Amino acid sequence: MRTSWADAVANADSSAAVTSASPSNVATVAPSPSRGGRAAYVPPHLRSRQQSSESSAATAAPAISDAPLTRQPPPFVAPPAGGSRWGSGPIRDPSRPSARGGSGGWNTRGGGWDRREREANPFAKDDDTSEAACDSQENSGINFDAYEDIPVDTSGENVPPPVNTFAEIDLGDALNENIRRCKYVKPTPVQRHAIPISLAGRDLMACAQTGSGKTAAFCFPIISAILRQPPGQRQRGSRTAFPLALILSPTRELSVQIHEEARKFAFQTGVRVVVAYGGAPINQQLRDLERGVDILVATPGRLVDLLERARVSLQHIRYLALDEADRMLDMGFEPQIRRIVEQMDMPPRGQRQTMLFSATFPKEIQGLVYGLLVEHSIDDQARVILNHGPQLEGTRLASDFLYNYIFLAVGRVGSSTDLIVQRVEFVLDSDKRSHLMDLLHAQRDSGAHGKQALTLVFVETKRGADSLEHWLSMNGFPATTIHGDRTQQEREAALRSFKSGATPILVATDVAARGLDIPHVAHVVNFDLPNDIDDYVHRIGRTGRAGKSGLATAFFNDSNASLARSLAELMQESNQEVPQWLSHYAAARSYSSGGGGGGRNRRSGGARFGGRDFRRDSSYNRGGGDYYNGGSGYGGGSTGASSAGPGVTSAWD
Ligand SMILES: Nc1ncnc2c1ncn2[C@@H]1O[C@H](COP(=O)(O)OP(=O)(O)OP(=O)(O)O)[C@@H](O)[C@H]1O
Repeated sequence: MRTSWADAVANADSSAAVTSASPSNVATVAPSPSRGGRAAYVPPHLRSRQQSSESSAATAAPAISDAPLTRQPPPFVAPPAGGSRWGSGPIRDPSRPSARGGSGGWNTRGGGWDRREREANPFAKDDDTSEAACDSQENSGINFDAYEDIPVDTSGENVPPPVNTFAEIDLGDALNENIRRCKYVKPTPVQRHAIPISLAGRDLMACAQTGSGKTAAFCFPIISAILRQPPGQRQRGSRTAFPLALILSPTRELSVQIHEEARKFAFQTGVRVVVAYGGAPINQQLRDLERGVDILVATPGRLVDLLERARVSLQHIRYLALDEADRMLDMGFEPQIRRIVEQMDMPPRGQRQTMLFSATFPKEIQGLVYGLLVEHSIDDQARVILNHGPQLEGTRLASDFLYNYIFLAVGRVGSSTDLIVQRVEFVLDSDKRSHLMDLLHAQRDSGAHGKQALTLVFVETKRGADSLEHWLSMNGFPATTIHGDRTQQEREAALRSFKSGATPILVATDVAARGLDIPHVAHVVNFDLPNDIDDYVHRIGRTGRAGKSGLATAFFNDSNASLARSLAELMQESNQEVPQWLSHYAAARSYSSGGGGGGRNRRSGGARFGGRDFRRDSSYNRGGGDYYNGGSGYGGGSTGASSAGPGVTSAWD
């Protein structure tokens, strides 16, 4: 019988032992030669000496790629009897430096936890609140096999093979225990592929559908790699923090969420995770940084501020992850990202490991800009020669940040998950409010005990959000808003109130479109459709997550005509019913744009899966062999979607 990872979640407790690696399976921390061409790594305990003695850095701790992976499945280990639900106290991994220190999870890692500090239990909140609420719904509407049939495409040199279970990957006992606490029994498809790639030390550009577990896919290898390094001494007296890993995300709320997740994954490992984001008091963040940091999760604006104040140095960054990478590299953020990655003190590509993740990856962002002459060589891949005028200089290129990377696509790039039922209704602007009201009434009537299911309503403007929220509240539907004009405190309070169900309707601008993992969002309403199909994909992805089903309704009218074709195509490929009137709009659009599908929302032009790694394009590989044909891909068409976007929207951080 085939089971999916979502299926397995329900049986997490009974299968817990599968994820527990025995001591014999734990990675040996054996320094081995560092990756070719990469600068010597400075272990944390030598960092303070680095300035005075560069040569001392030569005794390199293993990079991710250097640490051996054991591949035998661990023997069955009975779950601990009695004790707390989450197991029994700190997990000691004999191979881990933290355990060698004899202090359980509290070690003397350079950035890590101090013995005198108590690490708050990041799972406590789950026990108190959401779990009880979840349990009743956990098994309803789950499409167990949803992720099993998704085609996976990889390209690049020597792609490490995927794994089927967490037990096959040697992440270490402490991390495995946290995976069990999270009730993750089976890796999701993106995790199956991305984790071994990252553990092998390779740079990665990964695209996988919304809600499919990308956060863990980049967090697990980072934590595991840090755990393989020897402990360091805190740099006493230094007010500058030297994180080993940096995770950048485009919004404050998403950074907070990644921090919360990463803290769970790193619980009692000694790896310390700190978050820094705008809108919140910087002093608390400075104090947190001063206590030490291994993994820094940040929004770009606040990070630049910290770098300018010399309170953070990127000198020791070995692992860089960009979540929502296409958004991070589009016109709004790109200058800040370039500054952080290329113009500060971060080691260059090739000397750090870089991972880019998103559910959408327009080719422009991947690296191919139409009209450019792109040249490729194995040693210095993705070198772009700008020969079409100064207006193209500074073009954003994901591949600028990557070294000999592997491209991974789970499902077609930019596709939405079939778990979301998508409806499009023709609604004039003047009728939108009453139409929304009808939907909410119907939803309330059919909901359990007349309760309102969590509904996320996307609108175009901040003012529109406030006004709709006011109108809904006046009409008996408790609502709140999240947008860029609200204070950070208000934004966080709104999110909490929505999650708890106190205000089961959240009216939002695009600030809530990406990444947020809010359990039990039953319905996403695109009251105003976005201009860009990729934004639509992210917005509807707030429902139908982690194997659960969801509903997305869009109000469409003439003003959305430019989206018609891409929307119809997206719906078709996610096996949705496309209304005939929408097909007509789409056809008219194709006709008026000369059959090409029109503008920046033009999609693939045929094959559902294929041609997704821009390096495979003939213009990229012109005149040379196809270096990137090693994958198990679905050859064919190309993904023409573009979300370069109109620039900065004020909703973003
Ligand atoms: N292996 C797993 N087993 C069960 N649940 C998982 C697993 N991995 C992740 N999840 C859960 O799936 C949900 C979605 O994960 P996550 O937020 O990382 O998705 P994502 O792919 O980053 O989505 P988005 O593209 O919207 O950012 C989370 O609640 C997470 O805890």
